[in-house]
Amino acid sequence: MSFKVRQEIATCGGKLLKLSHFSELIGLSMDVNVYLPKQYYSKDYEKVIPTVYYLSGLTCSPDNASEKAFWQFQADKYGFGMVFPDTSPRGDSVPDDPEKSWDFGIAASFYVNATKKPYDKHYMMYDYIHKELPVLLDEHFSESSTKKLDFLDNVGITGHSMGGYGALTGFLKNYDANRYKSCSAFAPIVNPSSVPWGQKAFKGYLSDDENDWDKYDPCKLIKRITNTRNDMILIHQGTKDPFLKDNLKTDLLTEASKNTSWEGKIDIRYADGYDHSYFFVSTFVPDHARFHAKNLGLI
Ligand SMILES: N[C@@H](CCC(=O)N[C@@H](CS)C(=O)NCC(=O)O)C(=O)O
Repeated sequence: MSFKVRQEIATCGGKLLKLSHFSELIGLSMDVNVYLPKQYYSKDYEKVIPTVYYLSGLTCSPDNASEKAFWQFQADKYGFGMVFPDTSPRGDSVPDDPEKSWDFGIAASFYVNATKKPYDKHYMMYDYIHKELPVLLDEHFSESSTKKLDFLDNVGITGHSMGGYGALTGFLKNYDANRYKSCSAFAPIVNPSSVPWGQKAFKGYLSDDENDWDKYDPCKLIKRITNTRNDMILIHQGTKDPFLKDNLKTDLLTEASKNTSWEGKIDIRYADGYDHSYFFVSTFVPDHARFHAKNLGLI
């Protein structure tokens, strides 16, 4: 069995599983939380259950969103599962930020495949999130359950802050393969190449050459990737978010989308008076859940 169940918690109408598994790509054990909605436990429910991946922000483990975003109520309402991956590799062998700051290193992987030493050994988070983890979850739950959960095809992706950037990047980079059917974000870093958090991450994990950064930058990706399926992306951003001015800069995405196939397709909703916390995220989770449920064919 590839996944170890550390904890199984009854919550809302379903169960939150706190899992650990070995990742070949990362070379270490990784934690991931999975919420199985009430439909999973219902004898009469016959539909395949799609999943939504939620990528968390700086300093988070899979537990922050599991405890404070209240996705579970929404997952039960529409009948989708949730996957909450970790934000980086962890452990004594994992190199951290030399300055011990919270915006780089452990819990701050920026969901890239690092190419620079010493981070290239374990920080393979892009391939882990978008390739290895979904396949492992699919294999595990196909073996261990008769109920069909879909971790690979009819899936959506969302995230908060660094995770919002990770969701946008993963959605866009895999757009031509139609990997994700739905994408949304809460207070995402939209143009990492131009802001301190992103520049520090890209210099540390990738290189000093800014050309290497473009492939992970949503503002650059929307210029290269054509919106062939008339997709919308939903974004919420609090106006009192202390990181908005220097690191999130949401307006840059609207700017970058001008004269591209994404112009008018990125629905950015500014939420007056909201900050960056889970009080903000949880307030707008119902809107995002509905958006994903629609795109995943549940309503
Ligand atoms: N640790 C930082 C804040 C970092 C932060 O706000 N992280 C966000 C994601 S970017 C988060 O979700 N934090 C964990 C939480 O609120 O549970 C500080 O002290 O200012």
